Amino acid sequence: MIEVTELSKGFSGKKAVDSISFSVDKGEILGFLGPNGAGKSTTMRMITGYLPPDSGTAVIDGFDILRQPIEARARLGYLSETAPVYPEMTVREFLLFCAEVRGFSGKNRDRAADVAMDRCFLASVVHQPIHTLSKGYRQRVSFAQSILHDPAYLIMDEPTDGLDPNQKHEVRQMIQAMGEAKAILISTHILDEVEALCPRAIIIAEGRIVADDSPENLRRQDPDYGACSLTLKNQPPAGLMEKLQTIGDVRKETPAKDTDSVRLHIQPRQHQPDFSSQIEGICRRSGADISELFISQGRLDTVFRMLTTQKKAA
Ligand SMILES: Nc1ncnc2c1ncn2[C@@H]1O[C@H](COP(=O)(O)OP(=O)(O)OP(=O)(O)O)[C@@H](O)[C@H]1O
Repeated sequence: MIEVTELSKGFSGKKAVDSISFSVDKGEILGFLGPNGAGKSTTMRMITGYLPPDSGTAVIDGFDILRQPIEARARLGYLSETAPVYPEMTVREFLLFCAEVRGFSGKNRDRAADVAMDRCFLASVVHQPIHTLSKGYRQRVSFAQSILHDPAYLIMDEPTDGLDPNQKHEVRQMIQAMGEAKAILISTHILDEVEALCPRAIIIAEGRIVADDSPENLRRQDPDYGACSLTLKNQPPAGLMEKLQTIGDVRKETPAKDTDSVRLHIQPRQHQPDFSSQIEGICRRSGADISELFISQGRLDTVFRMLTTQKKAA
């Protein structure tokens, strides 16, 4: 388990990370979200031992990153925001070098590099200098470097940043496959990525945690969650609006030009699992002709905006 307890860091008197605590278990992919400058990279750099915290601890599999750095780092893989150094080396040379730094030698060193290249689909560029690679392939090299020693814990800072949609898909598949056995902390700005990869997400703003929940539960915080968008083919029959008002707050939306259709927004007063069938029933009995009915599942981007633009949590 990665256990982060009250980690704090300030720069020039301004708190970048303010008493953050959370844990990540093996088999878990935890999304780490926040706007630019929220403190994600600073937190990750403290967990991986690249930046000393002002206070607080990060413990990896029982080993404190500051007091037992060798044991802790042996269990950690870190994919940082920055591209691999030594751009003149070929992919293989670079990974062999990194494996050596990790303490591998001889056949074990070769094997570690080969397995990592294989897992990151680098076969076609093994002998190519890193500076000649596309951004997507450079990212895969960074990925390979972070898993050379098959760490049980992976910290990944924006692993799909700048990749094209196909590359993003491939990297996500790699992360998903590894997430079955490892504990993975992954920072990203891409909310779709969180929905696709992370059963749990932490949102930080101004260095503090403002949410820690599943994407599904986070979406429920959207004020529109559970609301119904209803399109009728014609003007509502007499009495329909009043009947709909008994089960929710009804708002008529501006109709599209050149059409008779009417769009209604119905907000339930409390959560109603059978809301859509209630609305269908009322419309049927009133003789209204439905062309579209949609129940909002809430949007993570709305909740993200709500949580990260509010004033700093008390
Ligand atoms: N070495 C540093 N010296 C001074 N200030 C720093 C340093 N590193 C980070 N900061 C500041 O700390 C705050 C948090 O930065 P951090 O890079 O952790 O944010 P982030 O959430 O990773 O942002 P992004 O999504 O843009 O990468 C920012 O205000 C940043 O300017």
